[in-house]
Amino acid sequence: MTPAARLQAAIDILEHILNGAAAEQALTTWARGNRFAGSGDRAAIRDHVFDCLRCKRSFAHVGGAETGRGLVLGLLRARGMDPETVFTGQGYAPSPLLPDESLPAVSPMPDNVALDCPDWIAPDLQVSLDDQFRPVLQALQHRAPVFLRVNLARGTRATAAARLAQEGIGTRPHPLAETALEVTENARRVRQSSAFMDGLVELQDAASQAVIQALPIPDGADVLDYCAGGGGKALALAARGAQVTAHDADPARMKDIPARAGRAGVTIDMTHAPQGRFDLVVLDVPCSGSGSWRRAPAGKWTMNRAMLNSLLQVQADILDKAPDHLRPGGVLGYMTCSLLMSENTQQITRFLDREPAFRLVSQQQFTPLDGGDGFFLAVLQHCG
Ligand SMILES: C[S@@+](CC[C@H](N)C(=O)[O-])C[C@H]1O[C@@H](n2cnc3c(N)ncnc32)[C@H](O)[C@@H]1O
Repeated sequence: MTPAARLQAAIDILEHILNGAAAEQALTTWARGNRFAGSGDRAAIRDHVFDCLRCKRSFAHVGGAETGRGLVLGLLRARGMDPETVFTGQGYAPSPLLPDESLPAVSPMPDNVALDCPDWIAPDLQVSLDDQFRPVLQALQHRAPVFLRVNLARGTRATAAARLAQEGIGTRPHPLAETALEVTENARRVRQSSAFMDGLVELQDAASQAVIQALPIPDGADVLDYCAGGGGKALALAARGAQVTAHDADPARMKDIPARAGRAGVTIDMTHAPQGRFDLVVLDVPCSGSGSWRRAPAGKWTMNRAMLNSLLQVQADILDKAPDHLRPGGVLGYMTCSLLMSENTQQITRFLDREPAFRLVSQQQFTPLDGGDGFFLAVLQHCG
């Protein structure tokens, strides 16, 4: 496909997303209906679509409309490209610009538009991030780096980097976690690499790795991963030597755990109803995802106040159930990929008010300015 044809494909996919389709589903549907597109085409189209979603408000402003065409027009203008060279109508290129599309926006761009921040959540983010509000929102307008977690049960960070280098995949150690490698070259080859297929590395954000590294895990500790989902945290916990039991309110979300654990050479039990008491209960609760808007930008635009309020209730309910699964003196690790105080420190303050038998050991907020996703961790100990 030509570069212009890829942009037309992005326009079509963005239209579906703007009409309510989930981003991944819209990309998959397009790929199934256009089997001539090679993997390079699909990857480039995906990048265009996600670039436009990350910067939806500002691109729509610059492109003159919140439509697939408007967003791609905004993308080109934001990159300093002349849209006339793409919107030619030749071959599979987008049709030529209409007169009202040819004129760049002249109205001033309000602050939240320039930062691609939804208005309803901006005050919450301002209070939560304080003087980091602007740089964090600006960081969220860009692609996230690709990070790998080295499975220390299989090898060291240096051996993993050397193995990946043999397959043309460049990496460098990342300071957020001692297991973290940032991919600097040929990220798209990772899933086909022998280092990945042999379980020496897993794809995992660096801040996700950092929060697992920060948890106190005595040798052979019994750990319940209460919101295990696809098992990213469960695998990292098992690699640290924990005996991990995975649970999720939606067990179907755990379907990939056995294969991932097999590849990593670890065992993870799965349960619908956790029995007994654990040394550590990890609560990687459902959240706004505001810390991972670089990776999942559609969430930035679909979240609303009512959804956030209902998530706050789910988080409080999960926190309240967790002590039932903890042995006396055990530890709770509460975590979110959120930047909002309401989901983070405020949840912990309220939990401690309700549960005086717990004390706060530590809490830590990561933002994309640290390199990885925005993440929050609170470590709480039961006072026995
Ligand atoms: C942030 S995701 C977990 C991601 C996962 N830990 C990982 O590292 O890949 C949150 C998970 O919580 C689950 N969940 C939602 N409500 C829950 C509840 N009340 N109890 C337990 N799990 C719940 C969701 O199904 C979802 O899989």
